Amino acid sequence: MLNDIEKVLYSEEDIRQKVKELGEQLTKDFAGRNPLVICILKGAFIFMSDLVKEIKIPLEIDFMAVSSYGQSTKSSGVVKIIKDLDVSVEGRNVLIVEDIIDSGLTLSYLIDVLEHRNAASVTVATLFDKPARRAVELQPHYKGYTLPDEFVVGYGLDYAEKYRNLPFIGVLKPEVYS
Ligand SMILES: O=P(O)(O)OC[C@H]1O[C@H](OP(=O)(O)OP(=O)(O)O)[C@H](O)[C@@H]1O
Ligand code: HPA
Ligand SMILES: [Mg+2]
Repeated sequence: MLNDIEKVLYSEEDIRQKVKELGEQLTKDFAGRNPLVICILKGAFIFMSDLVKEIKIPLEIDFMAVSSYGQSTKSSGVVKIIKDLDVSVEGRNVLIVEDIIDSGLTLSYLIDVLEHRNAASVTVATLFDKPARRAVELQPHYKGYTLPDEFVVGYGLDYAEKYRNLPFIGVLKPEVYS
């Protein structure tokens, strides 16, 4: 598995520190608002579990599974909801937790869905942002790192469902997917 990685962009320790900083900021900004923190599966599962431990106020969590990449390194452009939320977002301060914003298609679709369901507010926290590939206008409220235009894996992110368990974020060797 490690042989397929061209370079490590951020180590496990780098990410730990960044997640702690994001958590401190969110703790201040969401104090008294009982946020509903929504993990976008599968990619965000590791970031979500590390992040909520660093948000030191009462909150609730829920999960939504969506997919648009499948076995490819390019978005299909069609966002499919595979698992919906268990609770209503009506009147709630929602914090969406994403691993990465790339084309932005997944998030712009989700924000639309949650606003139509009458959330009181919709805020986005992403660990990684790849603005070079944006197909729609979209800016996260909170972000960890800006990434170059390369396909990355690890810390929850996959290629064809593999590499999610790497503890760091790295660039996949192009020969693995081409
Ligand atoms: O900004 P975009 O171009 O829409 O890309 C970002 C989305 O793509 C990935 O999910 P994917 O569809 O691969 O599902 P997964 O989380 O199960 O890997 C990632 O986890 C984000 O949700
Ligand atoms: O660079 C990426 N890696 C893994 N999954 C992704 N989904 C969007 N962009 C990426
Ligand atoms: Mg994926």
